[in-house]
Amino acid sequence: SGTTRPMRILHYVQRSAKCGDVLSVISAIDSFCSKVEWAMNVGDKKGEILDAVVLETRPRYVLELGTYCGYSTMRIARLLPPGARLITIEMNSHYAQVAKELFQHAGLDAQDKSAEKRPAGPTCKVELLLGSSSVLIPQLKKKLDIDKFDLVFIDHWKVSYLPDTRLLEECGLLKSGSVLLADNVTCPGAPDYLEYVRNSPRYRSQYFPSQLEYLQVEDGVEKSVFLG
Ligand SMILES: O=C(NC/C=C/[C@H]1O[C@@H](n2cnc3cncnc32)[C@H](O)[C@@H]1O)c1cc([N+](=O)[O-])cc(O)c1O
Ligand SMILES: [Mg+2]
Repeated sequence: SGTTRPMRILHYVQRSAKCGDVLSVISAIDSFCSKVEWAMNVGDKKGEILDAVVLETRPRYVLELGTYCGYSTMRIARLLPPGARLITIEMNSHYAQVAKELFQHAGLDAQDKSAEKRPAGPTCKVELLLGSSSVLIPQLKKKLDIDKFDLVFIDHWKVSYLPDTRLLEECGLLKSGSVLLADNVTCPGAPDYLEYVRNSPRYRSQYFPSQLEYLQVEDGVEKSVFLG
């Protein structure tokens, strides 16, 4: 059948979520994935932990590794103050396209050009970069004029968590106090990443137990503060 799972999510959202209402897009994805078809979004339970960490960190510069359909991108973006920048990296052009259309439906990207409707001051900018994190991370300073990230949400291939964290360190993209939040450290698991952030003197790490999105399976997220 010609459609992909991300396309089925997009079509459901376009049919049932209110235009310009990011919360209704988020809850439409959650209801589709809990009632119709599972998908690897961080989901509503772990999403509440993500929300709490974003609000506590009050980040100005956020990086997300692994956009997929953009569910967590939207969860984060809705909590950022104007002027903040959210960079999300996705290597799959189809997923990136679906995410962009979901952002438009949520009113995240579609900034009205006419002056009278333009919101006061800059709104949060979601910048979706198409490409592999290992290639793009070393280019971020030059390309985006961003020096350090205050918060990094890690949710891409689990084998890439550790190498990309090391790369972020080597590229000088973390400052003392930068927060890494990693999804799925229990299921599917990221054992080498966990071992590293829990044993390295350069991180203070904390596990937040939860459940795998839309299922009764144990999962959790790991919050690791970089100490410089
Ligand atoms: O496998 C999981 N996530 C992998 C996510 C992968 C997403 O990140 C992109 N990507 C990967 N490396 C990349 C490098 N650079 C850019 N994008 C990249 C992939 O194109 C995909 O959009 C997963 C699996 C389960 N599960 O229950 O099985 C539950 C979850 O919550 C999960 O996150
Ligand atoms: Mg995940």
